Amino acid sequence: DALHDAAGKNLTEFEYLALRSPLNVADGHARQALTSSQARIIDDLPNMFAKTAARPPEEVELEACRAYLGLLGQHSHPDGAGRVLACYSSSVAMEIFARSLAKSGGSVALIHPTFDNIPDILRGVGLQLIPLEEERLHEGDLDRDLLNSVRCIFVTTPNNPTGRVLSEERLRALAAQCAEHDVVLALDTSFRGFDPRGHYDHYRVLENSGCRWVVIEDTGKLWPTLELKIGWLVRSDNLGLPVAKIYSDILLGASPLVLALVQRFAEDAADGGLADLHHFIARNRALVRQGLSGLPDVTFPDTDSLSSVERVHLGSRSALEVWSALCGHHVYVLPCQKFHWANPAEGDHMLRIALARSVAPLEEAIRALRAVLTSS
Ligand SMILES: N=C(N)NC[C@@H](O)CC(=O)C(=O)O
Repeated sequence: DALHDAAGKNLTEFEYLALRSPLNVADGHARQALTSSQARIIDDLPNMFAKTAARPPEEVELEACRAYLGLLGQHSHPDGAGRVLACYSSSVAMEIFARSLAKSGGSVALIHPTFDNIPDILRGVGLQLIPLEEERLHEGDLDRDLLNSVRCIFVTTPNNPTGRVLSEERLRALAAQCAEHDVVLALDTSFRGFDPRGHYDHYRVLENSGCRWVVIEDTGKLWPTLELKIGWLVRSDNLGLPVAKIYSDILLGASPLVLALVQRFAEDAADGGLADLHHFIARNRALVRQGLSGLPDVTFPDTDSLSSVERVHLGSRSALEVWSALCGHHVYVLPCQKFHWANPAEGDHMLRIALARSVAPLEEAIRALRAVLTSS
């Protein structure tokens, strides 16, 4: 039955089911309406196409990278110098990094919980995984025996679905430990655009640490650009992995038109659009919490998350049963088992709601969720 085959799905397979519904609050991709200034950029696409076609691709790429990472406070990113590779998506960037790491095998300590395509990609190239509990990562230095047993520490920050951000001092301490133990530090910063606490200059901290590092940036979560996005794979000078070689196996380069679009959206964001987006997400988070308020045992574990997703704890209710009942209303949320990739039962009673949605479908989805929770 629905519950049985649901259990075998990964998170993205749950998200596929949601794509057909206007009440899709499952995936963390941006599906809210364009703002008027963003709509003007889209209207300008034909002109952008002609102008970009006439420009050298590396110039277009450099300007897009500077605009996007500059918007998010990443002023010390190594632009130029061949250490920034533009990919079709952050998952493509992650696959390339994983393959470059896997060539010499070994283990990766991966933050737990986190989005399951990360462990799936890492295991897919044959790497062994050790869960690194998010709480452990934030509370202080990692055990020496852990650092001596892995080749890489992989951290999603802000984490998905918790929204927890690695602070500057924790990043500095972690990078120092990685440098001391010759462990690669990999960051997936896909949700960083939503949280100013993640806008300190990570690249300055990483470069100063002397550790071997990789950062995967994702423009795809911020703006409703119909999956037109860039995943940047950024690496340290001393990484010592065949990232560029494996990149050449996968692609020659990302689309200059998509890069130009990212630049224009980043410039619009710098001109007030990012602050507006933060207010929009905060309002939608409040709408979800108010819409579900007063229901017995329903709580919100990530009290200070600013990310574009919100976890809901359902008390003793089964997330899969609630998910299944909602499908009957054409409403699609994300059950949280598979974020807990090392121990799925931890997510049995939690759902994740996407907040990067227009208000009307989000309100309708929350009304349906309230109805299901009231009758369960
Ligand atoms: N390559 C994959 N599987 N992409 C899905 C991913 O972007 C969704 C996501 O990250 C989220 O819903 O939080």
